[in-house]
Amino acid sequence: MTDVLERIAAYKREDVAARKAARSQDAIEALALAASAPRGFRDALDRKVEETGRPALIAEIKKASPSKGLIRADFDPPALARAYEAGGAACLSVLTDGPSFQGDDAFLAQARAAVSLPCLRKDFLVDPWQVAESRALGADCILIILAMVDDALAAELLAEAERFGMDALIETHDEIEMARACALGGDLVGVNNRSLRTFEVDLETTERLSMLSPVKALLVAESGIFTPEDVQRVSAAHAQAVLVGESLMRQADVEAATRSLLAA
Ligand SMILES: O=P(O)(O)OC[C@@H](O)[C@@H](O)c1c[nH]c2ccccc12
Repeated sequence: MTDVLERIAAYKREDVAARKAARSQDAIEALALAASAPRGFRDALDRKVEETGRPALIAEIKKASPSKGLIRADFDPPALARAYEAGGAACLSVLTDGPSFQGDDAFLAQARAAVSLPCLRKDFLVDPWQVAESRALGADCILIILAMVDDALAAELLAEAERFGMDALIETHDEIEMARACALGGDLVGVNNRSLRTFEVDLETTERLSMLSPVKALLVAESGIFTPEDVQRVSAAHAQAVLVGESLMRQADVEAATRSLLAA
């Protein structure tokens, strides 16, 4: 694990311990089962690809990041969610991590309630308890960052997601993680173009790893996508979806920006 991920994992483990002390597994499961039914995340991506013949967009609601600081001052999750939906996004991704991304658990429910799109809870999972918690918060999909978890924990997170009827996006950064994703057997795999060491983005990462992704998996190119040409480039490398945050969050008119990013 890189220093950055090590630091995040450390505060997450502490945070989760406190949350678990307040809510047992049974208690969080009861909340998960009472939550509004999951919206099919992977299905929505498949449908959008079918409908448009182009990569589907997972549009991210992201206020700040460790590498860029504050990205968007005028931050209104429901309004952003509606703009993304109207602009043609297939799904949303909502950052809920507070310390590094100025996210909040509440942003997920707020965004999801404003639209009919499936929502990914974008956070750092280090404990299976967080999967039930994600469902309780309304998440339709979780993120499994392979750089942060071992194979046993990844398999447990994936099984929990399935148990709650959610999808799971398995995030990879290199060849070794892609091989692990194949062994895990997930059907939604992401390539993060951002290096966890330098924070630099390079779309070549998607080009390098896409051919190694599991045959049955839908491939998502994540991070560093700014222009329709970038979408074109990862599409040519067989990505069927793109996960975009910063480039859309920096625009005043998010709906128009979303539309033009997706224009052929
Ligand atoms: O803002 P960008 O460069 O468009 O990237 C979005 C998304 O890929 C990025 O936020 C991300 C990808 N994987 C993550 C894991 C944790 C937090 C954030 C991320």
